[in-house]
Amino acid sequence: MQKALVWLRRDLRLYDNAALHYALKEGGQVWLTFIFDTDILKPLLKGELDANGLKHDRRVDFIWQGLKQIDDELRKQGGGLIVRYGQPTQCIPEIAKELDVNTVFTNHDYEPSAIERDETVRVQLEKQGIRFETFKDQVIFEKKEILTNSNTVFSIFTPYKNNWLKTLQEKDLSDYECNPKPGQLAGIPKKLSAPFPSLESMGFCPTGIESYLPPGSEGGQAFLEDFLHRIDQYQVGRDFPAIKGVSYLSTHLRFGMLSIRGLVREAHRRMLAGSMGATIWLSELIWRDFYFMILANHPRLAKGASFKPDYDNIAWESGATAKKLFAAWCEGKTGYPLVDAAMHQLNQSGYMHNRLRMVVASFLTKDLGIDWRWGEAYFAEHLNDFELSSNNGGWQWASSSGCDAQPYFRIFNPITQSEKFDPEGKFIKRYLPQLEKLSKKSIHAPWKAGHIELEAAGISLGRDYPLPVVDHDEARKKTLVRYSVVKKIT
Ligand SMILES: Cc1cc2nc3c(=O)[nH]c(=O)nc-3n(C[C@H](O)[C@H](O)[C@H](O)COP(=O)(O)OP(=O)(O)OC[C@H]3O[C@@H](n4cnc5c(N)ncnc54)[C@H](O)[C@@H]3O)c2cc1C
Repeated sequence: MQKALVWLRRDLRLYDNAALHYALKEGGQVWLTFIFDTDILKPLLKGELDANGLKHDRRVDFIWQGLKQIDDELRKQGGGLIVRYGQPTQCIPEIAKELDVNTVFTNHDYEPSAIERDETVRVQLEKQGIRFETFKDQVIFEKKEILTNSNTVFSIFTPYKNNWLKTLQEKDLSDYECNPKPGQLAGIPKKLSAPFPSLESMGFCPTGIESYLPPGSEGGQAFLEDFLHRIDQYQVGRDFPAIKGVSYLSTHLRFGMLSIRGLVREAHRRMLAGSMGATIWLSELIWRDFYFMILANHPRLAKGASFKPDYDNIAWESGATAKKLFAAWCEGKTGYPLVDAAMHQLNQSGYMHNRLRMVVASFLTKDLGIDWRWGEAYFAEHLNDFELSSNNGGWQWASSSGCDAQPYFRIFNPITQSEKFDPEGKFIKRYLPQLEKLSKKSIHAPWKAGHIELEAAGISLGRDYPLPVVDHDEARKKTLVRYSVVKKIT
């Protein structure tokens, strides 16, 4: 009889899951496993710990809670999730051997280190006579599925998107049914029935993330339903961080708690029915596919290389001053309220609105002259939805070294961005309550307010709120000189 093991990674759901679908389709017994990877988790334990010596990491907590939901669901059906804390290259072959399965099923991962890990697992399994089957699940089109007329990969988004839309067929969005036959989800054998590792046993503490980001497919579905009432106005509200204009689904998508096919199906259907909001939202989902495709075809990006190699000649600020400016940026103390409020949003919740990601990334690279890789690493540590492909893509886009048709002299003005996208200063006030009493004219650049207004608002600059760490106009001139080493402008 066929026996199969499904290895869950970034696909933490029991519906519309390609690997699970194919495992069930074989007809035999199916087990599911998740490995808390020590190679990923141990490095996270550095830095500040709580009074019990535990690390606060929202993502680990979010994954843990999502897995609990899956385990509960599987137990209702007579099965259970086999959860381990260890190295997948060891654990997967061990579990597969113990269960005596014929095949291990899993879904593609496009990060170079994951590809290497999977190759090691494949070799180990094959030595044991076990097949390793992998599937596309995380994206609609992967790797080299969308190519230019001359069979090369795209490097500019708009023609990629047009081709993506032209290629899309109903079958690309069809659901992978995951309906086990009675008894097909096998109970965990005694030998493997170690208890579900607690967060604490792995060095992490509960973070309370569920109070604003309900985990699992259940949480994702609830957020999706809420968004579908707003999707038709997405194009109107999506750039304004003070209002609920976006979907907030990125973290569920990151961990595969929602299926990308389901989201694209919704957006595409509404686009065909004439919804402008759905059309623009679909474009955002295509950006996600685009950056996965870019990383899959340019693995050097994971090693810090600029997408446009000329940009590696830029001399970024360094030394003590650069470190001080970087610390001010991280802590939201630059004196530019929109930048600072955005950094507080990230530090407090693990989320940052897309418009603000663009603003703070431009500010770091083009106002402070700091290497985009510093910002990329800070986001990687703090974003709940951290995704190597989109994060690298977003940072390189902002620093102009990436996939962008615009030349480097697009430099965001943090004051006009603030006036345009937070005109009343509502978002700023949410995160910087000390600026509550400033007028909507002065809140974008408090140092320009007269001392009478500042005094009336109870603000002493330098005491209650920082003076700007740089002058934008001067920084802009310096950036144009810094970037002039770039020979070719594409
Ligand atoms: C510097 C920078 C870093 C970023 N880092 C990440 C990251 O680590 N992980 C991440 O998921 N997104 C990243 N983004 C893209 C984008 O900011 C987030 O996906 C978005 O803000 C998530 O919020 P949402 O789910 O409400 O988005 P919505 O506006 O509702 O968009 C829906 C979905 O489309 C995808 N999407 C939207 N915009 C983009 C984009 N520009 N690139 C790729 N996918 C997109 C996301 O999966 C998102 O959940 C980054 C952008 C920038 C400028």
